[in-house]
Amino acid sequence: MSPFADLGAFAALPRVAGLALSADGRRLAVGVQTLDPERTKWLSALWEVDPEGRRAARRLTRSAPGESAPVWAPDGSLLFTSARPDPATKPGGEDPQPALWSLPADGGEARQVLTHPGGIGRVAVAADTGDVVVVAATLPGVADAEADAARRKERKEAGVTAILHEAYPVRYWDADLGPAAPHVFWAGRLPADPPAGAAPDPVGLRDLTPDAVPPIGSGDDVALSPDGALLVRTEAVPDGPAGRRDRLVAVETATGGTRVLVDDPLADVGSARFSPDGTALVCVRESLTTYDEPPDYTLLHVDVATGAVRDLTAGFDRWPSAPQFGADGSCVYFLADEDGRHAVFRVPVDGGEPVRLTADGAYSDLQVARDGSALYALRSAYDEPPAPVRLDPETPGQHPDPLPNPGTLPQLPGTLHEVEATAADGTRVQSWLVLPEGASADQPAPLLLWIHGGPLMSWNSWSWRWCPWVMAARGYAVLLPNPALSQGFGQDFVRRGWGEWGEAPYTDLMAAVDAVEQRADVDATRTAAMGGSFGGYMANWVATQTDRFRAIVTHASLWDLDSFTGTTDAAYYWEREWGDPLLHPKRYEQNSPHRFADAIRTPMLVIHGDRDYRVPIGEALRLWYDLQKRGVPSKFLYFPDENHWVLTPGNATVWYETVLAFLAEHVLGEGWQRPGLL
Ligand SMILES: CC(=O)N[C@@H](C)C(=O)N[C@@H](C)C(=O)N[C@@H](C)C(=O)O
Repeated sequence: MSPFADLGAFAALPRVAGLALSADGRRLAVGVQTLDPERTKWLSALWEVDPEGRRAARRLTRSAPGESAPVWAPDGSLLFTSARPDPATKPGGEDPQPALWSLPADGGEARQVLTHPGGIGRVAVAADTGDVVVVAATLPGVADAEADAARRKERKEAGVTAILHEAYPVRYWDADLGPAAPHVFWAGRLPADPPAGAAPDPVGLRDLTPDAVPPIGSGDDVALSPDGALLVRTEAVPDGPAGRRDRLVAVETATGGTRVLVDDPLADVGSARFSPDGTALVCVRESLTTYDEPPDYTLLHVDVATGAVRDLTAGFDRWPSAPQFGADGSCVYFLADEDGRHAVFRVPVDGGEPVRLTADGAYSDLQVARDGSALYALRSAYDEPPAPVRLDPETPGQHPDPLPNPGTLPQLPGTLHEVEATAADGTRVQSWLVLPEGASADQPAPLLLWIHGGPLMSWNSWSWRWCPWVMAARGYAVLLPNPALSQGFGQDFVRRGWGEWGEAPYTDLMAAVDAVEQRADVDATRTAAMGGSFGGYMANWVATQTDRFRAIVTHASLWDLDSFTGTTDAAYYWEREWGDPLLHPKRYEQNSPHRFADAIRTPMLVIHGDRDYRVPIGEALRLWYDLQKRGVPSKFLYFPDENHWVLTPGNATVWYETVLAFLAEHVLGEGWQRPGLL
């Protein structure tokens, strides 16, 4: 049986995430998530993949809490973080926090090298010297790690969990901000393994960001120069009342001396990476949105000594991300959405147009070999989960070489097609269409419209959370359209939907559905619409505008745009587009689904997690209440401890079971089957 037809087998498929190339280019470390023995968590272990593709992938680490964030030191040792217990110390009462571990270049056991009471977050290593900086959450006003641990103990023993805020924001994603803030610590050169019987040298930590305070922590977007002399980090600064924007700050690691490197009052600046000789940086500039204009992204080349800035991608009508220099510093590689793909591009530093290197698929975790011979990345597509590949650094439009894959490429229960429709204004709307095995004119498949989130994103890659093949295994066709506001189709395509979510984004989706409903292998009488987050907003909007679908599933959705904007974790991000609700109520009134609740006739499944601070639970509570009050047939799948996404195997399984049962009832006309564990 296909693993997509059996949710237990689906949850057990290994998932590849994260890639790191060693300094000598001879070893790749890959993260692989698998189910723990109790099947209650996905655990990440590190595997080694041969960049030449000759040796089979082999597992490097094994522990109950798992390992993540691999980064190679120049001496060939592999650093990673893990909350595994340290065999060298007596077990204490507290659960261990993630610590920094080092696996020697020539094998053997990993040893713990660094701990902090707030846990070790991001780790950066200087490419030439091997100096290390780490990010760790630190309480305000404490002098060192011991004082930090003592203050944590004091708060715990006094039963104090309260946080006093003096600035916006107060939450991020699923975490409360404060009282600890992320600080960046200098660890320097890590000591070598001690001889048998000797205690390892302790690693001292020096705070490079002693002034970081909540909620304006220094975050974990950091880069270390190849000689370890300069740290560049992204810093959030106030931008108007209750607003924030990001700028780049440089810190001399020897003295802690700090200077602002790139500060643009009209943009967020981040994702900085050093050139191989350390004299320049490349970073991403995202213009702050306004009532009239969506964001635009460009790559900046920054002279480290003078702070002089040059635009590398002016006139490029796509949104570059994740830049890094080529091996000799003469070009920059980056990723960008284009036409339902997430491609690798290359742009010369001294001027010239970006060239797209990859024909198809979606890439992440790009790694540049230091001798310039190759690029490595994880590649996925709607019909292939992420897997490691090798690319030629220069060839445009290539199909990369697959490398040994510690994950799987299971047989799919159907086929993937690229389709398009034409909107009323003549604009092309690109979509992916998954067809189940056996769909034909004699046996047309019921259709699910899936609406992506963001909204400034696109359907372009494999998804374990929203996996259309689970639906295809039950006979559904799944349509994944990229309507107005999707990225990768040019700035004008985003502008078409800016501030008018209920207009072109909605009508583009309906045009895409109209077009596939013309197909003989699709059953236009048995259809449903589903979406998460912005996709959930749109599912709610669809419910208020049309009765053409038999069912609607709305996950982590926006229902009342005014209440959402005031309670989400980054209100300023949305208010720039919508305007102040008191001064500019128009967009809220015209586009908020809650104002049209009386029009809803379609049965709805509402799904939400209580730890969702991106779209707070109040949206779902109000939507559910409004549906119940109006007698709309509806169900509410509530997750008390999931965030914006459903991330534990048990809850992810009942998510799919409940969605499938709801669709079976309303789309296939079968009786309601309550999932066994609910
Ligand atoms: C700061 C912010 O709100 N950023 C947006 C990209 C965002 O998180 N939008 C959500 C409403 C959303 O639609 N998220 C989708 C992509 C998801 O699946 O998380």
